[in-house]
Amino acid sequence: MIANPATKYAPFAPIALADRQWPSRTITQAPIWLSTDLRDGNQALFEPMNAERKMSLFMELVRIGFKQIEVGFPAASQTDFDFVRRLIEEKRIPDDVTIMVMTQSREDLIARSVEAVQGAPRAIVHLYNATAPAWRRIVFGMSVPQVMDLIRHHVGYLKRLTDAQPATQWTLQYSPETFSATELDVSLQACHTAIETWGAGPGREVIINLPTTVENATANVFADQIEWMHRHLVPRQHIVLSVHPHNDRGTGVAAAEFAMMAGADRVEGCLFGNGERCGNVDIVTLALNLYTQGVHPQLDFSDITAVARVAEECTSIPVHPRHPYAGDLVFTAFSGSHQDAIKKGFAAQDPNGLWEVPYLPIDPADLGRTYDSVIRVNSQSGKGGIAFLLERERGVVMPRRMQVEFSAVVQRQTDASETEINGSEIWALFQQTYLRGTAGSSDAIRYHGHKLDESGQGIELDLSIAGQRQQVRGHGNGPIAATVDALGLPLRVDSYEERATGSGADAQALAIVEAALDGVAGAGFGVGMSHNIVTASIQAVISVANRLQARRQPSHSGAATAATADTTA
Ligand SMILES: CC(=O)SCCNC(=O)CCNC(=O)[C@H](O)C(C)(C)COP(=O)(O)OP(=O)(O)OC[C@H]1O[C@@H](n2cnc3c(N)ncnc32)[C@H](O)[C@@H]1OP(=O)(O)O
Ligand SMILES: CC(C)C(=O)C(=O)O
Ligand SMILES: [Mg+2]
Repeated sequence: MIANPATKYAPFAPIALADRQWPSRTITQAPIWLSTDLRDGNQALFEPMNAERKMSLFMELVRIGFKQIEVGFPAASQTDFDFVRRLIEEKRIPDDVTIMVMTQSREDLIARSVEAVQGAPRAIVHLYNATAPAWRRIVFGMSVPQVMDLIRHHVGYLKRLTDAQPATQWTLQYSPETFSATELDVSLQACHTAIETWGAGPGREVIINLPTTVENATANVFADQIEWMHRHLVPRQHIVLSVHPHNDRGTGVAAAEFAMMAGADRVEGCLFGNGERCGNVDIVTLALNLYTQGVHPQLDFSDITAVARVAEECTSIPVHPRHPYAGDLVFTAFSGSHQDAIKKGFAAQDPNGLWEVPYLPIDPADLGRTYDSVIRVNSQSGKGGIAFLLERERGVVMPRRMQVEFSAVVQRQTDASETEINGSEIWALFQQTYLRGTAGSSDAIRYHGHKLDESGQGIELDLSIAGQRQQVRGHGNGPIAATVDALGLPLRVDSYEERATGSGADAQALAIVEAALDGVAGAGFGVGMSHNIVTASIQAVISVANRLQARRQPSHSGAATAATADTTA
């Protein structure tokens, strides 16, 4: 980089449009979309699409709902020419879809393009020439009047050819290539030359397509340019005003949206922003931006993943994992406060109300995405995401204070491993932490079985205490109190919750006990899980007793890691 870029790069001059209207407008309907995936997208690939890929993408574009599709540059390659012929001869173009072909302003290329679309009921011929000062001087070596002559001559030539084939309904699309870098009066003159030569009027519309061939200014400047053209183009009512943004500054979507606010009727772009250099404007993002404002885009992205896979197969360009709406990670929250808010948002969302789940600008279900990957947990995650995964995948609903306790356990694990932890791993950690007593464990107290007396107030527990199997008895107004009594520990139970997890034959009772132990700072939680409610409660008390004792005796090797066997008496 150089010390003073001002010696090498000039800023773009603002447009003198003091009474601009577009900033206070909103977009209330979908534009006419044109997909240029098979032309601008295709010409930007390492390996342009073969006939088979072109056909597969064409069919997908039709399925999505595009009514105008630029199918190629038939004068440039035999593949494109043959593809256009195949579309027409095999009658692949639905009645409500119009194909477009592109050509330079050269007679031989125009003639070949018209030949390519012969027999189509409708066709748009897209004629272009660059108009900006650098291109006039460097590429064409033409003055402004010579550029106008070039346009007049070639639009006239196209008109004569197409007038001779009245069976096809012909539309001219004229693009002053490099429009955004062209003086506005020159662009207007170029467009008016094309419009007048074509003879635009009632029943004979012209599409005027204004590109940021290379995006060169902030999006508001493009909007000013479009509003200026929108006001000056004549006869405006017979002109479809189209825009063709590229994304060199990363603001192609903003440029297209501002342009719609400024008067554009039509937008050209590609799926997922494929196209020359940094891409054409991304039609998926534009369409779904509209959708999230309550405006139907008239394009079907209800299975966005399938669309992405077709685009990837046809272009060999992957969709970025953070691509708006479509990327693999866009419905995934890693950070704790986001996970917490999303969890609360899903719980609070009225199925028939306005969408307001925090951090999710769109309902993933509207795009055929599921909530499965919404929450992921790593060292940046908090209790919300962990609780969400345990609840969704295991039916375990933790009380809030337990969420705080268990998230610290998960945090230690993710800090140590420096990786994400998935739902199964969280469940394994939960079992290891709370559901104690599996064979081989060296927990201080292990449960083997119990007997209740007839009143239900007395209990006999079959336990291993410090490795010694023994029977202990206790009394209380229920199994929890009786178990505490039988253990003979200074244990105070602060809360108890029980709920069913699973259903039918799989249903298990999950008991959660919060308790404190004299001499141990703070309370802790214990969990029991069993088909038998009493067993689950006893296990939960033993679980919390073991966990609290382990805190008091950190040197006791097994106390913090064991689990209980589920043998009911
Ligand atoms: C911004 C865009 O995306 S525009 C579309 C760009 N897409 C493509 O170019 C893909 C297909 N193109 C091709 O296959 C070839 O360029 C062809 C077949 C069209 C033309 O090939 P060639 O005749 O070999 O010309 P070449 O590719 O070198 O193009 C440059 C020539 O075209 C002229 N030219 C460029 N654009 C235009 C235009 N729109 N109208 C008339 N002439 C043009 C240039 O001035 C230059 O002329 P010169 O040779 O007299 O100096
Ligand atoms: C509209 C055509 C000429 C184009 O692809 C561009 O200018 O980017
Ligand atoms: Mg382009």
